[in-house]
Amino acid sequence: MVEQQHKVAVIGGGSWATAIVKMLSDNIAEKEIFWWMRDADSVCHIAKYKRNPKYLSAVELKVTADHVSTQIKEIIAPAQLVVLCVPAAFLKDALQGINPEDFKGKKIISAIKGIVPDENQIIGDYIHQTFQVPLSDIVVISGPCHAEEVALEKLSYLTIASQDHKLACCFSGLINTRYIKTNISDDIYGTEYGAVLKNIYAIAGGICHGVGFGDNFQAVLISNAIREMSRFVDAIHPISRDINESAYLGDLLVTAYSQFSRNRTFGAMIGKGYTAKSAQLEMNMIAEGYYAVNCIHQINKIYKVNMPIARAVYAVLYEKHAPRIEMKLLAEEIS
Ligand SMILES: NC(=O)c1ccc[n+]([C@@H]2O[C@H](COP(=O)([O-])OP(=O)(O)OC[C@H]3O[C@@H](n4cnc5c(N)ncnc54)[C@H](O)[C@@H]3O)[C@@H](O)[C@H]2O)c1
Ligand SMILES: O=P(O)(O)OC[C@H](O)CO
Repeated sequence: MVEQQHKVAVIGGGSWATAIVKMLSDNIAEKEIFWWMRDADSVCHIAKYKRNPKYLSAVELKVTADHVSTQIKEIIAPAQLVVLCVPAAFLKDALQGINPEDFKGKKIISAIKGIVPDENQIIGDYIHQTFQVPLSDIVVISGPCHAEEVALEKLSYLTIASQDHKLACCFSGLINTRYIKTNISDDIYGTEYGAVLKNIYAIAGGICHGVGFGDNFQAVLISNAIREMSRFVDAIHPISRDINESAYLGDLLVTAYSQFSRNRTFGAMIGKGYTAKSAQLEMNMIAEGYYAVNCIHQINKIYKVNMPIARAVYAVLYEKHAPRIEMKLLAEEIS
């Protein structure tokens, strides 16, 4: 499918996009990397100093100055593979002006762990339906991996999911490094929904911590969270899968326990009394679970899966229920 010289476009200027550019450039396969971000000052800084001034700024990036741009069409045009890495809430904005013709014949890789608001679609479905990209040309990257640890070259495992096994292996061959190992999967739906849900559960864990629950309760919460995730992904895409694999349980654990977790940090701030807006402003990073819990709430009106944790997070964030009371009610419901 792909010629000798791989051309990969990365769309997004945050921590994860920066980490992905690092992985792609540390990987030994020959390739050209093109990089889009919306912030013109960051583009100039990267061109001059080879560092992203706003995210993972300690990382030196091996990128060619004229391959970094705010012009998304220019970045996408030469690439055979396009990696999407902006938070789901801003994906529509980022892809404004892009039409199905621009994506024709390209493989689209989603590194996003979120749902497109209003559409209530995971990224694979959104790209498939809006841009007519065949599902077999879509890849999902997931698994327990924080950008901050990629920056430190700490050993990490990513799951590369696609209905096209060869395509998943091809992308794996472009991204694996001494510090990045990959697992291949064909479960694009389970991988995407699992990643969306783990963000919501990390917010729940953060809220519980913020209102004063301890590690003992956190363990019970996360044990219930993996069962809730299993119920939901099985309802939405019932195939045989092992929910204990790294793409599902592993990702839930890292986000629930890591010091780097945006979603858990956001939840802890909510538990301590911040509003969602002030927590987001103070973090300067995006907690995908904030948007996702609203989308999952809408989607679950159809599936009617028993989801007490997601429901409690929705009640706190969107119905303005008091975090302490809502988490106490949740504690009565789970075991
Ligand atoms: N950071 C990680 O470790 C990590 C790991 C795996 C997956 N992801 C996923 O990668 C995606 C990107 O997250 P991230 O961690 O790079 O984000 P981030 O929080 O590091 O950065 C925020 C990004 O959002 C952009 N942004 C903020 N406000 C915006 C607005 N109003 N309009 C348009 N863009 C705006 C910023 O420019 C920046 O690129 C998310 O779906 C996330 O779940 C992140
Ligand atoms: O842990 P978070 O909330 O920062 O999310 C980042 C990644 O999804 C972890 O795999």
